[in-house]
Amino acid sequence: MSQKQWIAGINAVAAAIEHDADNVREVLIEAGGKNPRLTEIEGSARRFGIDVRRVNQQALSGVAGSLRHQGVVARYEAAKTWDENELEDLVTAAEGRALLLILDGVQDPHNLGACLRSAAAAGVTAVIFPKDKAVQVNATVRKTSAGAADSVAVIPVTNLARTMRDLQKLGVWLYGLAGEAKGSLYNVDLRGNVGLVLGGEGDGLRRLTRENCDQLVNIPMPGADGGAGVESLNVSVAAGVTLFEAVRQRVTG
Ligand SMILES: C[S@@+](CC[C@H](N)C(=O)[O-])C[C@H]1O[C@@H](n2cnc3c(N)ncnc32)[C@H](O)[C@@H]1O
Repeated sequence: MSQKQWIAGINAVAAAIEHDADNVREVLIEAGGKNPRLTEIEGSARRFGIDVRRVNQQALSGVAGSLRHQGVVARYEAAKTWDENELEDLVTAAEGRALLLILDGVQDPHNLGACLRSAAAAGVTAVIFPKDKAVQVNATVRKTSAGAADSVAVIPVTNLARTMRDLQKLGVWLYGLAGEAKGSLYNVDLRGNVGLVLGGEGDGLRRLTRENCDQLVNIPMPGADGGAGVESLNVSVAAGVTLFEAVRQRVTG
C-alpha cells in the first residue's frame, strides 16, 4: 500500500484494520448504513483506537471518488519509520546539542503518547525505546501524542543497553531519572549532548539500564517527604519535567 491513500469497501477496510491498524488513521462509515459488517468494522476500529465518524452518503462518495465504497472508507497513512542506524547521524547533526528521551519499558500507550507530545514540544532529537517488552507506536499512542508520533524521530531499538553504550561513544551523557537518586535534576548541566533515561510504570529503570547511565538524578518531590503518600511521578509527567528543565537551561544558558 502507498504511504497515503483512501481505502474503500467493506473487505478492503476490514483487512486494513485487521493487518495494519496502526496506519489506519480514520474510518468513515455511512450514517444509517444497514449492512451489519459496517457495525463490525466500527467496533474493531474503535477497539484499535482508530477515529470513527458516521457521515452521509454524499460525503462518503466525495472521499471515495471513483472507488466503490459500500458504506465505508478508511484513511491510510504509513508513518515514516526510523531505524536505529539513523541515530548516529541524528546525534551528529545536532552538533553537540542532541537531546534524547530514552524510555525503558513504558507499557501504557497513553503514557507513551504523552511522552512523545512533550518530547516534540521540547524539540528532542529522538525518542528511543526497546522493541520488546514496551508499548510501540499504535493508534492510541498516535492519538494521545496529538500528532507528535509522526513528527518526532521515534526509534525502537533491539538492545537498549547496547544503544546506550553506542550513544556514550558518540559523546552523549546519559542521565537516569530515579526517585531514590542522591543528586537533583536541578543541579546538573543538560545543555550538551544529553540522553534522559526514564523507567516504566511498574519497575522503573531496569538494572542494566540503570548501570549504563552515567549519572542518576531525582526530581525533588517535597510532597513525598511531607508524607503525602506519593512515591513517584507518572512517567510522562517525569518526562515533561525533565525535558523542560533541559529546555530551560538551553534557552537561558
Ligand atoms: C512511575 S515511575 C516508576 C516507579 C517505580 N516503582 C520505581 O521504583 O522506579 C516511572 C519513571 O518515572 C521517573 N520518575 C518518576 N518519579 C521520579 C522522581 N521523583 N525522580 C526521578 N524520576 C522519577 C523514573 O524514571 C521512573 O522510572
